[in-house]
Amino acid sequence: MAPEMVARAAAKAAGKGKSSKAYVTFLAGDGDYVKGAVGLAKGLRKVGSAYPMVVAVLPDVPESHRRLLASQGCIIREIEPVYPPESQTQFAMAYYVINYSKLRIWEFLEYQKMLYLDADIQVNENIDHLFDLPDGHFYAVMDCFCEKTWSHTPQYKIGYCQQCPDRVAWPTDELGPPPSLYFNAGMFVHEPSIATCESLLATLKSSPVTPFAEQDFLNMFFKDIYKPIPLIYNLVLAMLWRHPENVELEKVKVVHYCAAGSKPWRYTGKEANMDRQDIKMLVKKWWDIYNDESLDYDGPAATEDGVPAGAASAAEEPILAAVSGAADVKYVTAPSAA
Ligand SMILES: O=c1ccn([C@@H]2O[C@H](COP(=O)(O)OP(=O)(O)O[C@H]3O[C@H](CO)[C@H](O)[C@H](O)[C@H]3O)[C@@H](O)[C@H]2O)c(=O)[nH]1
Ligand SMILES: O[C@H]1[C@H](O)[C@@H](O)[C@H](O)[C@@H](O)[C@H]1O
Ligand SMILES: [Mn+2]
Repeated sequence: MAPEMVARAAAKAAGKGKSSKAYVTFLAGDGDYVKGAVGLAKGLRKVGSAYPMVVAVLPDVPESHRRLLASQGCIIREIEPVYPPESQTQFAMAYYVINYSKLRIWEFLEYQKMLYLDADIQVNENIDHLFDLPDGHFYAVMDCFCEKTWSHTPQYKIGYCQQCPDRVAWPTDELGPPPSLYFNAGMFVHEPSIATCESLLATLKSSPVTPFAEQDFLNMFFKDIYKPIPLIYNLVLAMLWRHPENVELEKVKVVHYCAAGSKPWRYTGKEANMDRQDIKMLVKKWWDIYNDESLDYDGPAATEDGVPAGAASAAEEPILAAVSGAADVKYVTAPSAA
């Protein structure tokens, strides 16, 4: 084991310091995304995650939703909204504007590393090993450009997608060099840091506001340190019908219910591509976790500073066990766009 790991584990075992790794999700408003966050907390428990789940809540999240999440073992952290610069931009979805507030999670300095998951994500398997990826990079899964939400982009217009870069060659003569690899910002590994946070917020002030809001912004900001990880860590559902040859569903560890009509708590099956066996199976899987009372949190309530008692000690084991696990994740080799 690396000496710093030993030191960290020993400090924690002695009860000093707080858990330095955590999952984090983001919650805004008084709508039904709280169900997603509850489902995610239960899903993480089901797969035996050793790290706590923080919920970064905007001020408009009602007290009753905060209590519900705390009763599910979540650590509630209120964040201040982040507003993008004034602009006339049309977002791909109107509510994407609130997602700039996600940048506040870089302020959570009590954590050395965090794994961000959208509230419309569920885990099929334990992914704690992602915390042990080497520092200094931004890890996330490559997005797909084939859905209508991308219709504003040159990629969509010419039928180019980084998931199958050979289908349509990038027309360098007309459009210049191919775009950098682009990640979906529903799942990523990041290291909180005040310097990074300040730089993110300062850069945002002079950045254009674009259709995918903070997702476009994060892609721009982290493009030099972005490392793609395999799509099993964030299955964007459209991959199932756009690039089925790339998906081995039984290996998928993280499912992102982001396709239009796929949020399990709103699912009707009527929207395009929703009347499929694989989607129905995944929606059922989400509900099975959400409804499973044996997965309800029964530990001690969160303490005043938001740390659930026992979370720090629970976090020790993976640190001790991490030594060999971390290296297991293979990066995706960047496909050539040419
Ligand atoms: O009313 C809302 C809307 C959104 N959210 C939070 O914001 C996240 C993002 O919203 P969606 O999951 O509905 O968005 P998509 O997955 O379609 O969007 C994708 O693009 C967005 C662009 O802003 C973000 O980057 C997002 O993380 C990424 O997955 C939600 O999961 C949830 O955590 C709320 O809490 N309440
Ligand atoms: O983040 C967005 C969102 O999840 C959309 O639903 C999807 O079509 C896009 O590919 C993705 O970039
Ligand atoms: Mn999402």
